[in-house]
Amino acid sequence: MTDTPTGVVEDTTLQPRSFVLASRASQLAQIQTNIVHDALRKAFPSLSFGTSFMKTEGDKNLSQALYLLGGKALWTKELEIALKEKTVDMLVHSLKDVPTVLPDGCEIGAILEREDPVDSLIVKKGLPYKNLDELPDGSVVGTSSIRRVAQLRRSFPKLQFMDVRGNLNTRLSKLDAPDGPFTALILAKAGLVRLGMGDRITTDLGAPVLYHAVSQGALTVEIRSDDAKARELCRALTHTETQLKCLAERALLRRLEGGCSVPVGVDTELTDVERSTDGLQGGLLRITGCVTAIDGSLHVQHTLTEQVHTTEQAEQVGVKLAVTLIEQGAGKILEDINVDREKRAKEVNS
Ligand SMILES: NCc1[nH]cc(CCC(=O)O)c1CC(=O)O
Repeated sequence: MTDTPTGVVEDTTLQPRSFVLASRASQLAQIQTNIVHDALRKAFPSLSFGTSFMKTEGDKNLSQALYLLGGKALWTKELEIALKEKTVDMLVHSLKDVPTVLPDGCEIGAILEREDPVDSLIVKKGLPYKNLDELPDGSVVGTSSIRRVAQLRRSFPKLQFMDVRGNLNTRLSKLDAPDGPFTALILAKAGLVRLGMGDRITTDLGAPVLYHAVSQGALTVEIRSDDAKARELCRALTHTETQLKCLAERALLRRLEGGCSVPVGVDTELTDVERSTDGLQGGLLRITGCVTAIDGSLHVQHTLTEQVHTTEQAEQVGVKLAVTLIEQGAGKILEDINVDREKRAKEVNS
């Protein structure tokens, strides 16, 4: 690798080869893939890149509650098959949709700079409410995330929460339908902003009102573990600060979960950042994690602050936080959810 005076990173060892970036076919996924495509073309102007978009199982099954569908691999499995078969070379995902354990032969190549990771409240068009506490008792808030429902039930016991599925445009038209049930939706800010719909946001719901999902707001590129060239290209895309925060969050979730969507929230900061000519050398990682019972009756929360220099150290902080949360009762909350999930899945399938 040599750095040219213009800052363009060229790798002269690369064979002429075209790299195909792939993702789901939703509008958001396509926009996200184009963000990565543009970044790669800018960093490697002499290489050739293409894109490919696929419908996944998760896009097709819009009726069943998300957390009953058997885990997040739903969004990534078919894409990973194409990756392994070398039909495509790089998968672009929202990192929060990527399971914490990747299949053999696949790995995270890059984690890009995070958008604002918070969730946002979107109030139905024409209604005057500016915040959750202004919503009348009994108002129906749409979200398909048990993390959001569990946390918000604690502070807003008089609101009702209802599943809402489909891509962002579909969800917003369900919200605005004159005879529809919803007063408001809660969505990740990053997705709305990337879609150019940030003007629909009524207000942001950050910590301590609502702790966001692990890795929310960050894009990732998944590659084949044996593809050294793709790994080399990915290095130019990684934002180290985001990577340290998100890997700590993912290590926390990996230690806590059995694989399915769980009511785990986080809020992470990296301060006192140390830089050298090689880039970021570390900083002070402050990570808060919480686990909440679905009915809001229990909530376990803890914060760790530690100096980190490497991704391994960041992951160790995430694991340590998970262990502390489990000691404080998070294990029991997650166990109860798994029992309930199995029971409900049996009911749905019978
Ligand atoms: N659960 C689906 C999902 N996966 C990624 C995003 C967009 C935000 C991101 O990139 O983290 C969303 C939408 C949402 O949760 O509102």
